[in-house]
Amino acid sequence: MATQGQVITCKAAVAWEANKPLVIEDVQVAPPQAGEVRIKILFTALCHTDAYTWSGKDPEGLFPCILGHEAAGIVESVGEGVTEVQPGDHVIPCYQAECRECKFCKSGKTNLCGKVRAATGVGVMMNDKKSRFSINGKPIYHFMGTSTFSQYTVVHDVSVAKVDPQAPLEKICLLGCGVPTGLGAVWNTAKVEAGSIVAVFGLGTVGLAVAEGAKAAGASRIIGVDIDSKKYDTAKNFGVTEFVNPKDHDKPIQQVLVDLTDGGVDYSFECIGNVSVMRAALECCHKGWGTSVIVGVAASGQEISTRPFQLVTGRVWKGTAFGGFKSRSQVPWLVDKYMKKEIKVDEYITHELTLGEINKAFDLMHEGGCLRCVLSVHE
Ligand SMILES: NC(=O)c1ccc[n+]([C@@H]2O[C@H](COP(=O)([O-])OP(=O)(O)OC[C@H]3O[C@@H](n4cnc5c(N)ncnc54)[C@H](O)[C@@H]3O)[C@@H](O)[C@H]2O)c1
Ligand SMILES: N[C@@H](CCC(=O)N[C@@H](CSCO)C(=O)NCC(=O)O)C(=O)O
Ligand SMILES: [Zn+2]
Ligand SMILES: [Zn+2]
Repeated sequence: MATQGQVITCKAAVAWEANKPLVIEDVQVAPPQAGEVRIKILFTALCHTDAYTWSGKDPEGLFPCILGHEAAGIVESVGEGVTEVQPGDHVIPCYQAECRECKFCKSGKTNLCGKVRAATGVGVMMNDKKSRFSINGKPIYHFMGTSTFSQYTVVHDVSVAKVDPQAPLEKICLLGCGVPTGLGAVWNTAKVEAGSIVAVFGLGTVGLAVAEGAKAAGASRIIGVDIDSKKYDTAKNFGVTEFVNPKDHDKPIQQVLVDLTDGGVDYSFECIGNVSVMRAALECCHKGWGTSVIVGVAASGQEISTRPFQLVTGRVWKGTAFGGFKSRSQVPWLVDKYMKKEIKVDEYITHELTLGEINKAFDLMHEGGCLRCVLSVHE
């Protein structure tokens, strides 16, 4: 291939500073080194975690950087020693790696992988602790090991899921983050049983995927909690059976839910990133067994609290990253499930724009009507 081994100059959306509009720049993308893969990104969606880091509230946020972590593309070239993917393969970059060799991967207890996390947390590649992105010689940091707001990106080979080439990349890009996170929070982290009563706090993409997962698990009641009542109509299509708006009640929301459910829910999920809501989500759980899963990402400096008595009396507090899915192994399985129409994906896409319109896409995220906005990266 003509570009193999060469520096590629392409368009990317660069976050020069926190909260300043992204700028479409000509970026130089170096060839992949050993154990690395260069991917032509075709489609990327925006996730609220991109907005979180861009806001400057992420303690790992570094600028200038190229954000983006929910995408799909085609392998352009691979570095030395890469055996599991080759040019032309259709792939989803995964911010949660899976090396299958580290202490975490071998434990069988977690989907977190330790192989490249130290490098991805500081915006560089493992090999030489440097970035593969630059603009006229000035390095631009990677983000979450993915940096998908670019026409080409370089990722570690342990962070690439090879998927069915028949699957539409403009849809399955969503399987890089939000939808698996919600489904997996229910299936892998909480392990919701049939007949359970579930509460979902926050009915954005992640919360709706929790509802979808809970419905598939056979939950008897799925109570959606959101401060935006317009969310209810959409939420019904994802399995939410009842809706509660905290603004309609004088009592704390945890008390409202305890009263509605004869003592509390079996499982709750916080899909917002608000530490007060995390407390409410724990405290609306049933004494003796109720489990609350934190999915939302809270800003630097924020801390959770509750009376320890809540845990002494049997409630369990958990958290989940990427829904507990092992990325390289299970993202292809999720793609297959989508192809068999066993999980929704298209239904979460409310807007489609181009990479050049990325700032408009970020604006849309803050409007109630937007779930996922997919950007066509090469238009
Ligand atoms: N743990 C993970 O691996 C992981 C993966 C993806 C996303 N996330 C995080 O999950 C969260 C949700 O992501 P999303 O894309 O669905 O976001 P979103 O903004 O689309 O959805 C959040 C919803 O919460 C509602 N809300 C806000 N404040 C509320 C309150 N006080 N009470 C009730 N509802 C409230 C909003 O109206 C909105 O509907 C974000 O924090 C994101 O960073 C975590
Ligand atoms: N740098 C952030 C980390 C935020 C965070 O928890 N990220 C999630 C994924 S959010 C996807 O939208 C995650 O996977 N965490 C585990 C990990 O990063 O290894 C902060 O410090 O707040
Ligand atoms: Zn995300
Ligand atoms: Zn590992």
